[in-house]
Amino acid sequence: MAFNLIGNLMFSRDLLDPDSKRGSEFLYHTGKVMEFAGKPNVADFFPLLRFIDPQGIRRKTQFHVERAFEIAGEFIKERAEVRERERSDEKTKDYLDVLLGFRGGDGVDEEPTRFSARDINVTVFEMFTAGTDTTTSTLEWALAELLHNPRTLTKLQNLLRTYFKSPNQKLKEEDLPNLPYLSAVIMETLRLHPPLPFLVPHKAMSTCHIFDKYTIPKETQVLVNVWAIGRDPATWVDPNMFKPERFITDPNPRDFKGQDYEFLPFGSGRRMCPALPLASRVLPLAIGSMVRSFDWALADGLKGEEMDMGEKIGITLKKAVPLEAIPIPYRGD
Ligand code: HEM
Repeated sequence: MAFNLIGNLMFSRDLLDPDSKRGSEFLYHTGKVMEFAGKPNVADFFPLLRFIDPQGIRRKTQFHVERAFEIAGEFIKERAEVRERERSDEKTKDYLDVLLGFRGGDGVDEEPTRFSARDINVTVFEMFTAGTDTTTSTLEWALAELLHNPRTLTKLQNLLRTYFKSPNQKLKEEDLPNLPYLSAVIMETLRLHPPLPFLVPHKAMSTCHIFDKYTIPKETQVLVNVWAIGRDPATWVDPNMFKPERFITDPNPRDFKGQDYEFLPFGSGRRMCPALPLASRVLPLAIGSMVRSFDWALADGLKGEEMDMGEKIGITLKKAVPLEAIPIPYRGD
């Protein structure tokens, strides 16, 4: 779902379509890049080893990046040709059209500049790698937490099923402000399971001092442990429990927009996730639709409360034992 969502945002097409061999190859290679990016690399600790690349991580990553670039390059070239043929500069439809149609410079003193093919390719690739695993792992954790906490699941299902007058009515973006508990479920999921538990590595541009207590020298690589911040008992009551209510009943509920430093699943500041507005709509729409239209059971008759909720660290924080849930269509009372 996440991959097709980004495919539509970028290229206006379902890349995971049985007719699109290139789409599934692209998914495979971007997935491999994410896999290698999450592997511990001794060369990060001993920079002298970078050149030797003892585990072959750089070489393998480069291989998959180049294959993914080749495929994305074909999509981009095809679109550029269509635009050229149809002279469709004004018809801005999707992200790729915006990138292809971009003209920098002021057009008076400066020559108009365009993004190079490589720049567009890198941007496209980054959107897919940054947006796929983060979204799927959050959806997996949200459903797992709901199954693990059946009373919360029932509460959410009852709210959603009574909200709509007709079962044919679809959950839409404009419904979300009327369903704060649904958004609270997503927030609580991101508090406990931020998909990027250390954000992405940052580097101090200059030496800085924090609370006169710590000095971060220039060029230091900084990892922010938002996983631990989200479970800090000094901030959160019952920090390890899944309680979406805290985002409703708390007189000053924290938000994930980057201003509340106790809750930073999307980061903060100028490098924070640019897709927060997208993710904060897509995640509740997906989970809301799934739990409204289906009841859920676990494979092998396992009870939700007995589910293994262990985590596995990689570039994203995944469930150690992948969730195997069986949807049972809900036909009304
Ligand atoms: C559950 C959903 C998501 C979460 C929790 C999330 C979280 C994050 C975080 C923590 C960062 C790094 C911020 C920092 O270090 O300060 C980031 C960066 C980024 N995210 Fe997301 N993300 C999500 C979904 C998406 C989606 C769907 C897309 C694309 C469609 C996306 C595109 C990006 C990009 C391009 C960056 C890099 C920005 C930069 O380097 O300046 N993210 N995201």
